[in-house]
Amino acid sequence: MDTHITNNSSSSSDNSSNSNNSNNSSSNSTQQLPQHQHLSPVLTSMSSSSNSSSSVLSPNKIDIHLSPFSVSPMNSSPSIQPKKKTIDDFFIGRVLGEGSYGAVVMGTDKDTNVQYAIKILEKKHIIKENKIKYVQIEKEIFCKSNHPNIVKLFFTFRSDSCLYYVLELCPQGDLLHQLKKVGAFDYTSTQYYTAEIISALEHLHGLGIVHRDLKPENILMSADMHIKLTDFGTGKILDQNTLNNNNNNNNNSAVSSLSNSLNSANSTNTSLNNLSLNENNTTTTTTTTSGTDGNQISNIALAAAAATTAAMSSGPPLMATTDMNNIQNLGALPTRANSFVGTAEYVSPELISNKETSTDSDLWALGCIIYQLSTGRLPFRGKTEFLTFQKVSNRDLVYPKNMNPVVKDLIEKLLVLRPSERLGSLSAGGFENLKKHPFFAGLEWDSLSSKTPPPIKPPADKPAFDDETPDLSSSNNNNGLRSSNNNNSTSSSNSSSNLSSSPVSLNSPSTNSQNHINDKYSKFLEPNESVVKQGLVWKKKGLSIKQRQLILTSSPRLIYVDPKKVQLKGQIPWSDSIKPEIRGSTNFVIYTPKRKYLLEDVDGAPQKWVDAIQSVMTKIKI
Ligand SMILES: Nc1ncnc2c1ncn2[C@@H]1O[C@H](COP(=O)(O)OP(=O)(O)OP(=O)(O)O)[C@@H](O)[C@H]1O
Repeated sequence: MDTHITNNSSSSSDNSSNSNNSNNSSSNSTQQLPQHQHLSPVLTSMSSSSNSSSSVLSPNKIDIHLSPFSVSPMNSSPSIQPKKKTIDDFFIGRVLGEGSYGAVVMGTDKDTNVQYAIKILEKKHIIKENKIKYVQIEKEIFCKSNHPNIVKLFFTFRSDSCLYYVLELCPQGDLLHQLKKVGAFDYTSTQYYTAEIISALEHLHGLGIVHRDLKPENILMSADMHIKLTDFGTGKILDQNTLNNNNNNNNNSAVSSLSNSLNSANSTNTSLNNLSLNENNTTTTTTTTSGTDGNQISNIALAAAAATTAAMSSGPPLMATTDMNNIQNLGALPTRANSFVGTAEYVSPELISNKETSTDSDLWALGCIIYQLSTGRLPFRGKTEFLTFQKVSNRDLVYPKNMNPVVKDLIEKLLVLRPSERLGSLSAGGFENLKKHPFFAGLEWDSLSSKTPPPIKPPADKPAFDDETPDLSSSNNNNGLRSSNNNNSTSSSNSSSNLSSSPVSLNSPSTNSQNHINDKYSKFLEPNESVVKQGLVWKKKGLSIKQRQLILTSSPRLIYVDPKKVQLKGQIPWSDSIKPEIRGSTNFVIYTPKRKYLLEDVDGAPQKWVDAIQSVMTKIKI
């Protein structure tokens, strides 16, 4: 990477406000929050000074030019510049959540007592993770959009070490949190919240914006329980050429309306270069997507699925014939790695097969969400990302026996493999057609945001799946759902996870069958060495993916073996500073002083690896 950052503390309070949103306030509460309550040390240090000179940014990395917004609130005279905000203008309250690049905290404006959510992005993290584009796009989309169901951005400013986004506060958590409370939504709540999501999507698509990571975790809830779409870091703003192409291909009035809206959006947003982060050269070196790690898709699993899909496209269903071991023979990944964004369970089939997304991909994710709200389950979910992609590509989904036929019909019309045939697609009549679906009968689209939403209730008739296994799960491990499901799995197919559930023993051969090494691997053990944990993983490095038997031994050693050739391939060097970390529902990372090892647990239980490694470390210390 050959990029540069300029730390200019004299301009550290460059500041902006979104003129679109400047007259809105998120809350009228006058409560003042205690400063630094519940803040982690890093946050406390960030928020205590907006001009911290202790920047850890390495110079000569990235040029960050922050020129002020041309602030033009609707009712302010151009000659009177509003006072520039800094973090010191807010009382900092509790932490609302943590994202990949920093935290989101509650902040109360000291002048107005209005409460906000302040997203604090650590510059060094953004640079280290190559996510400058992410920050840029997120801000641009926040600024372009102006809709009651989309989180509003009120101000941005920076200190030497952080960027700050002052956002509309959504104190009721996210849609997944609401879903967990009831298990599944009844018809009325599904109808209402689906309509609000559609309303937000229609606005975004009208501006030529594709969200690309639509999922309940990115749909926040306002104090009065309206939805607020957020997390635009993986969004895409379509260029005029793309829209013109669409225009040529679709002689459809909806297309020209989209194109016109984009023109007007572009012309009214000429002053949006307030946060210009110039990236000279960013090479994708990781195997994850341009979005957040963990919950986001692994490029390699995606590539494997794409290759398998292509190979099988004219043959029988993937699941029936794919040999997982062959995936290790895949060569390079598709070149446009950065276009892989989203979350495995909501990813559209066209992303898997062509690495392409469009506004129609959001409609696929919408279908997944409607399924999830009405049944409490994800429509496509495998034990690993690869298996999830296979289910998506095969459109392999089951409905509960008592599924409402109208809801099912809508889902069926959204989860269509061919993007242009999805209900709501520009070439299928656009949003007007989608809104006319019988599922929405009786709904008053125009007064959605001015009305009180219906109370969220579970359906009178519980969704009846054949297997009776409850699954409120989501891709987001942080919500605790997926991990608890994995850990408590009653599925017989997840036997290896169950085997490793008991604590490991270091020095004596364990009676736990997990610790009895398969005969074919015993030759790799040293005398008196026993197995603490073993299992199949995908080992990811650069552009390659290899299936390996990972074996944690009592020495301790972490060795990996080619399971087909039964050859020792290497070991992850053990030291006091080895650090395992979960990265989403199936992935984990092992940090060593010299490099990090990206791994995916084939059984979908990465936590068990982390626990096993940590327990060995603890025993050694004792
Ligand atoms: N406007 C908001 N109001 C209330 N809570 C918020 C708001 N925005 C974000 N949060 C909370 O903070 C968490 C982190 O949000 P953030 O946008 O930084 O990251 P993310 O979406 O989880 O991940 P990433 O930045 O990696 O995409 C969210 O999960 C949510 O719980």
